[in-house]
Amino acid sequence: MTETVLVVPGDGIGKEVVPAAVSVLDAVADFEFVEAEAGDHVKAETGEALPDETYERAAEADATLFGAAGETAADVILPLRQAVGSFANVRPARSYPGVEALRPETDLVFIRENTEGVYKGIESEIDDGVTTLTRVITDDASQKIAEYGFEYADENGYDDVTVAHKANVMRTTDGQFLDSVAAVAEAGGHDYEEALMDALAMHLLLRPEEYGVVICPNLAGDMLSDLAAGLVGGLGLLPSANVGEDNALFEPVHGSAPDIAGEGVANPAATILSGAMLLEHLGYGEEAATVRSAVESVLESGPRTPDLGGDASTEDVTAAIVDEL
Ligand SMILES: NC(=O)c1ccc[n+]([C@@H]2O[C@H](COP(=O)([O-])OP(=O)(O)OC[C@H]3O[C@@H](n4cnc5c(N)ncnc54)[C@H](O)[C@@H]3O)[C@@H](O)[C@H]2O)c1
Ligand SMILES: CC(C)[C@H](C(=O)O)[C@@H](O)C(=O)O
Repeated sequence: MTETVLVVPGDGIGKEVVPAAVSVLDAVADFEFVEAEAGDHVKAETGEALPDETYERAAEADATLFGAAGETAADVILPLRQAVGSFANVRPARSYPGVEALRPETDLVFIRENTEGVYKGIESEIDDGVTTLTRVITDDASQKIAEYGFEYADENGYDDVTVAHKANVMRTTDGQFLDSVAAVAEAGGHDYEEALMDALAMHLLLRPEEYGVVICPNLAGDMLSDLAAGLVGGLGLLPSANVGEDNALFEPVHGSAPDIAGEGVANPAATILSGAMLLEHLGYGEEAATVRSAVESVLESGPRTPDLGGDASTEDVTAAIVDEL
């Protein structure tokens, strides 16, 4: 069977790193790639950043590989995550031999709730200069992310599970989150620790080696995973999977990087590693491992893009990775 992979490069460096990842995927698997549009450039032409056709294709594809959008990112990626029915955003952040890192001992995986919290979009201006935002936390979504997080830790050999929260302030919503996680942990006999997310940010910065899987409400997962990118060498290294029941979307954690877009020097590693997660999701475990080890080998030996201190182009790095396969 030939799986259909929808490819949405988007804006900025998305247009550079997605073709890089497609060429790597093409070297190890026989997918049918279908390309679709989204992002700032589409909005400029049509008034809509995410065409219905792209949304529907993502819902129907076996998997989607997304690059990045610019100013319209929230109008593009949030609906696309919905299109694939994603409830979990999996964001591994690990250091690599040969890559200079603030914390070379980092091996973290953020399991970010992907449907609610402040991302429900319930915001209003209730009076002149007075605005509100409704944060939605439900037992169902919280139990689901907890189940996924504990299972992920078990299956991937992580002993430490931490649950990020700020229930000292958001007593009702994060109180619910903690209660839901506790119910799942009790039913499954899982150990974990709770951590206030502000202090957790500091502990991750100082002692990442004491942590493994971090289960997070939506916004906390967004922020902590970017912080972790800073520990391991930058956003060019962090892949992610938006996992649903039977569909999924894969994307680098980074954005469209307008400061380097068009120069051909974006680090393709995050998107290629997202491609490895896609392979794994579609049942190509061996090919995923091959891609990961090719990326690791090139990160160690070079060539490297400027964000990692090198002077190679996106194409040079991609060609070196394809050569390694
Ligand atoms: N999922 C998405 O589509 C997404 C995510 C985050 C930000 N954005 C959008 O991207 C735009 C820029 O946002 P930002 O600057 O805050 O974040 P960004 O991730 O685009 O860039 C942050 C910094 O990291 C660098 N960087 C990011 N990816 C890199 C790569 N692969 N190789 C080398 N360097 C890389 C950039 O050059 C920049 O200095 C905004 O319009 C924002 O809305 C989109
Ligand atoms: C662009 C934005 C909607 C998105 C998010 O908040 O999820 C981004 O920051 C990310 O991390 O993928």
